[in-house]
This record gives sequence, structure tokens and C-alpha cells, in this order.
Amino acid sequence: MNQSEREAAKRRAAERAAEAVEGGTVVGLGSGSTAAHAIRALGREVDAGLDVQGVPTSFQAREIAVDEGIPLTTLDEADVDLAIDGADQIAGTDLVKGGGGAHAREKIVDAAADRLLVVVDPTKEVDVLDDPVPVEVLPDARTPVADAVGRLGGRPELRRADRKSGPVVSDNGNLILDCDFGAMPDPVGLAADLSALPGVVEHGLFVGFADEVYVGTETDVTVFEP
Ligand SMILES: O=C(CO)[C@H](O)[C@H](O)COP(=O)(O)O
Repeated sequence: MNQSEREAAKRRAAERAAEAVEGGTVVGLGSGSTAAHAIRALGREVDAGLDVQGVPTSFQAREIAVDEGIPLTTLDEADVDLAIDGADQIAGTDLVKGGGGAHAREKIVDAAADRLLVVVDPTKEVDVLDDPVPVEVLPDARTPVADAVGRLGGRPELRRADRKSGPVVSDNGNLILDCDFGAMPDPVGLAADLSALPGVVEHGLFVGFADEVYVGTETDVTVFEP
């Protein structure tokens, strides 16, 4: 699957998931290029009269939703019925997320939702997760967390900005360590170990999160409950 086929597959999956949104509901708005397609599709539905409110998971999701005219709310004011979000990798119900550095708020909103619809292209599906795990850390915790990740068998790398000499700063003002653990046959244990480190705000292992998976193929969308 080349890049343009992947982009088409992402769009197909996202637009199909957006069709699952019913009127009168509150929707978690995921981050990344695939979730952006879902937000735009939802925007078109809102234009056509659908009554929904969105809870954005990032600066990016909020900007697109505002642009699309989707009414917004917060977790303080509403319960989330359903969230639509992308992933960097998926194995069963487990995900690696955080390619866009938004995993802290994504995890809060996705966990609060009654149902999480994960939208991906087929290259994201794997048997065993092995993508580097993004770990958002308070700036003061960067070195102690990097050392602890090394003791857990991972190789941490500070995420750097493309067009600025310096680190990527998350929407929450923190730094991101991309931690390569190789294949992760026990994401439950690793997730618990990472969560226990002082200074870790959130990591990108979403264990047991996916309720429904929408995989865009070259011509269609496969939907399943893992
Ligand atoms: O977790 C995320 C952002 O933090 C994204 O959902 C994930 O990186 C997938 O992005 P894309 O849909 O652009 O491939």
C-alpha cells in the first residue's frame, strides 16, 4: 500500500466511523490525520443538522472542530458517549498512540467514553506491538525517567521539533520521550511500570481500549469488535 492508498484508507475508515455517531450524543474527537477525517465528516453532518457536541483531545482536534462548526463541551460538563480516535499501532484491543504527542488528553477522553472507535489503515495492524512508546514527562523528570526507561529495557529518545532547534513541547507544556522497547508481548506489565514512574504524565500504551476497529482497505472498510 503506497502513501496515497494509505491516506485514502484512513479517510474511508474515519468517514465510516463518523456514520456511527447518533444525534443527541457527545463525541470524543481524536487527534492525528485519520481522526481529522472523522472530525471533518462530523462537521458535514452538523452542517446537515446533526445535533452533537464534541470533546477535543488536542489543540489540533479543537481547531478542526471549531473550523467545522462542531459545538464543543468538556468532561466537566458532559459524559462522552463515543470517541473516535486513530492509533499508531493496534494489536487486538491494545494500542500504541501518541505519534502526535496528544496521548495524555486522548487517553483521558478515550477512557471516559462509553465506546472507543479506533480508525486505522491496515499497516497499523500487528500481532505484537513494537512501535516506540511515547512517554510524556514533566520537564524536570526528563533524565530520571529516561534512566528508569533504560532499566526497564527501553531506549528513550527525546522527541525533537522538525523546524526548531529544541524539543517538541506537548499541549500540556511537557516533553516527550519516545521509548523503544522492541516487541512488547506484555503491554499490561509495561504500562503499569511506566505509569508508576514519578514525573510521567502519561504514556502511549492504551491497553484494552479498543471497542470497535474500523480498518480502511483499498476499496472498503472492515469493522470488527476485537
Ligand atoms: O495518537 C495519535 C496522536 O497523538 C494519533 O491518533 C496517532 O499518532 C495516529 O495518527 P495518524 O492518524 O496521523 O496516523
